[in-house]
Amino acid sequence: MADKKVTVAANHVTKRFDLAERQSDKVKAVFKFWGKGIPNFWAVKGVSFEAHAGETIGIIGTNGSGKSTLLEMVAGLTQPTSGQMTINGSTSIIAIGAGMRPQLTGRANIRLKALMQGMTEKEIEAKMDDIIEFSELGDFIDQPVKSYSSGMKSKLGFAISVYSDADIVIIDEALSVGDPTFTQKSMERTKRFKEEGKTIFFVSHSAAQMRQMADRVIWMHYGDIRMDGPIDEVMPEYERFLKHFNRLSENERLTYQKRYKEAQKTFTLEHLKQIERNRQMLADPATDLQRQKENQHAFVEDNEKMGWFTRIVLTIFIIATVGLMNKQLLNMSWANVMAHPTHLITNFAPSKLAALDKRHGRNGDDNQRTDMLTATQNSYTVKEGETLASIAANANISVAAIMQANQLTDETVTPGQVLTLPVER
Ligand SMILES: Nc1ncnc2c1ncn2[C@@H]1O[C@H](COP(=O)(O)OP(=O)(O)OP(=O)(O)O)[C@@H](O)[C@H]1O
Repeated sequence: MADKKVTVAANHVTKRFDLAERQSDKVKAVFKFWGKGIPNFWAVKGVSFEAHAGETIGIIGTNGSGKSTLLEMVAGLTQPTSGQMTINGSTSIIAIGAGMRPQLTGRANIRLKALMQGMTEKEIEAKMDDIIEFSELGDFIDQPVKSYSSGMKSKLGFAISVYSDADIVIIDEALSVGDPTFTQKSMERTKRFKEEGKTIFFVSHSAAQMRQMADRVIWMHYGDIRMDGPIDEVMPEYERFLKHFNRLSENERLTYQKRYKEAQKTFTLEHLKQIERNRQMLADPATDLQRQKENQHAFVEDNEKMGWFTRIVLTIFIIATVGLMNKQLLNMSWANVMAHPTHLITNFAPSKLAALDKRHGRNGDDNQRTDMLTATQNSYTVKEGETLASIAANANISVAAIMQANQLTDETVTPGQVLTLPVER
């Protein structure tokens, strides 16, 4: 295969999912400079492989081992967290219901998916009848996809992909749900793709299908590639593992899974770098330098998380904005903000009232103002040159009432001081 065109090259590809329970936890984590962030889960932990034109690669592994995540990155549906996924050619993924709009009919979904794969209206019209015939859906083609069984969705997805003429075809368990005749027909068709020089990735839990389709197998195990090689070498090892695993007691199985899942949570890119360093130390020094060059960007995370520089710039920007808001709108000193941060919010109401006065053409009439102030918020910030008497007169309430509400022992007030203005009607 080494002489065939490389269609997919994965270099230390990882995929991290965050396990934040709420959206707000993600926002908080962005600004967290120290301490624990949100918990991570590395579904793919740095895999490398090459796929060639004309190759059918089976992807095997137990549930949750990362097969679909890996193939979604090949299809470009999701981006790696780090590492490089290089794709030479167009891709088409067939997974049960992948990329289908449930509320649209089968026919509308054919049109949509074909357009997304770059076909013109004319090409779609020319192929429409063949696609419908291949799908065996008959009159159901004009029913919404949400009414289809998983087997029908798989048939539709397969039919669309057969005619999309992509260079890289990904079949993710789509042949596990159809009826045996359709599955056989689809497998024959897939073999033809191979002869046409396409690259096929094939996921199936059926060992028989795998043996019929694939010449090479990648065994995914909790986010890692455990084996990658000819089917005759990998399948017996995988079956031996399954046999051993299935013989374990329920408790032993859970302990095994827990250990690997825990490693997927605590994994770091530094860890991956160390593994690669160790591998290089054992490698031939001549290829070592070349590999180091190739890998220099492989351990850098993508921009899913804000970098330190961006965080610092954003924090400065937010502080400056709050400072400006505080000076222009709230007339509060920094000392006051530090002493009473919540006043940033509570004081916003009176300043909003001034803006409202202006918008409604009011001239700051005291009675109107006091009513609005009482209706929305009772806080008032003392301005430069104001006395308790002038505030009381403006708010149309007595000095004694303000003193009582604020537990003041004398009439002294200072600029920036926040007072509660009681309601007197
Ligand atoms: N969006 C997500 N958020 C958090 N975890 C996810 C997400 N998508 C997948 N995972 C986790 O990543 C791991 C790999 O999932 P993936 O679907 O790739 O496995 P799989 O090998 O295709 O499994 P199966 O054979 O059951 O289809 C699983 O543990 C899964 O729970």
